[in-house]
Amino acid sequence: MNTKTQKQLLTKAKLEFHSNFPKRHVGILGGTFNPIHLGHLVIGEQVYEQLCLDKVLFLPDKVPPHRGVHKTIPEINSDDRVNMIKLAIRNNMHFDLDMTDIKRGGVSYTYETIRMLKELNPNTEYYFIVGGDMVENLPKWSHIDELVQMVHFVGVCRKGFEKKSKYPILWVNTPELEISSSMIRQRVREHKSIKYLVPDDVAWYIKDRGLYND
Ligand SMILES: Nc1ncnc2c1ncn2[C@@H]1O[C@H](COP(=O)(O)OP(=O)(O)OP(=O)(O)O)[C@@H](O)[C@H]1O
Ligand SMILES: O=C(O)c1ccc[n+]([C@@H]2O[C@H](COP(=O)([O-])O)[C@@H](O)[C@H]2O)c1
Repeated sequence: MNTKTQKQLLTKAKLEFHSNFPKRHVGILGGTFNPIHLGHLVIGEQVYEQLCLDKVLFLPDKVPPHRGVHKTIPEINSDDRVNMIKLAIRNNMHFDLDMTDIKRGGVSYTYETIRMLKELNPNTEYYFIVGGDMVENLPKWSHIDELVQMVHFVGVCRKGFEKKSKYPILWVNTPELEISSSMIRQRVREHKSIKYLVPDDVAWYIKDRGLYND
């Protein structure tokens, strides 16, 4: 038997094996999380509940695709971003951390990530959550026409951005919180309070590590 036939038989066996189990429905919130804030946590929880998902994964990117290496790397390393996510989600059973992008390294193209995740978990339907600002940006994403066939995109409103796209988006209404990571970084730089904008543990971590104090 040649290698191609062997591979085809293996794939068929895998699919038959997995089709005996009910599908899992898993949300993914990808981001730079520099730092994670209440806006991220609220949309994760709301999408989990409204779409009756099994889990929501927080997926920190290594190098965000459209921001450029030089703008992000000097700001904060991945370890700190990941530690803050761990602190923020540890009391929520619906949430998990996914290290696929960090482990793969390089620019975190979602098409590559989803391909890897689907290969590992063929029985899982993925719901990729994006804020309104990101929905507007979707036409520029790598392999977007293939990607929309592989995941369900879930859009959550963000102030100043329209609820429309040429791609199929599952819109979920969540309380609109005008919080962003850039706003948190700015407030820390200006020695202003970030209490109630990030979880307490994250605020302590930022203070303890002296993050964002240029
Ligand atoms: N307050 C918010 N409301 C809705 N969506 C949000 C909010 N904050 C972030 N998101 C979405 O979460 C995802 C990850 O965001 P990211 O980690 O880049 O945070 P950010 O607050 O947008 O960061 P920055 O201010 O540095 O650009 C993106 O899809 C983004 O649109
Ligand atoms: O794949 C792409 O081309 C692409 C372009 C822009 C953003 N993304 C993903 O969208 C998520 C949010 O991006 P960002 O820049 O807000 O951190 C993150 O998981 C990125 O990897 C992906």
